[in-house]
Amino acid sequence: MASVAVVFDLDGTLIDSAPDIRGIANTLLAARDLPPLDLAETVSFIGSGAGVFIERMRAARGIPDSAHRALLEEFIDRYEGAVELTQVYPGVRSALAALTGAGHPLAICTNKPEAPARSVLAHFGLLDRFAAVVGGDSLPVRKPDPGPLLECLRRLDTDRCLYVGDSEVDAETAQAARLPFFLYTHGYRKTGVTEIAPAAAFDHFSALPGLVAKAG
Ligand SMILES: O=C(O)COP(=O)(O)O
Ligand SMILES: [Mg+2]
Repeated sequence: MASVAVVFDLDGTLIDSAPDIRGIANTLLAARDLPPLDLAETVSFIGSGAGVFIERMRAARGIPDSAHRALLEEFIDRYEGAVELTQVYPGVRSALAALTGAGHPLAICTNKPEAPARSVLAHFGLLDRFAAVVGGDSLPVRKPDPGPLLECLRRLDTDRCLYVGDSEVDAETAQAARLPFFLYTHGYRKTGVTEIAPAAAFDHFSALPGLVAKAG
């Protein structure tokens, strides 16, 4: 029997990208003479895609709906190049290598738009590890709709899969797709691990290959 596929969320799971996202947001705000976002605020806006990020930023800075489209376009324009402040979480590279070595097909299911998701993975030399990358704008629906995760399974040609993520949105997505959810606890979640109730939780990527092996 083929090894179970492992599908990963991206922001707050494989990479700590909030400092770069904050950088783009603050460029947009500075151009409008508005005060910058701090890191905690930025993190709290991440997880439901670029459009929701801009909505939350507008609400926090009293920016009218009429500015939404221009802000989102500028945000997306800058997104692909925003990689300099991002870091891969500790142990990710060796965990991905170990999972690949053990025969697990890997994919990405993120609400980040697909182009910046691919560009940041390429920047870190990780893009080739993944047989599929589905972003927040790849399909007409995004997480927590199960569609993007099910699309990863379709592209991997399997029905055996685990989803690894950092947030409530990811847990909801896995549940909607009826797949086990593994939680990385050092990402951008808003609530406690018990509320999220994952099949497994880990605080360092060195633990992941063992957890996946146990799950089959
Ligand atoms: O772009 C976002 O809001 C979140 O991205 P994620 O799904 O990789 O956490
Ligand atoms: Mg995430």
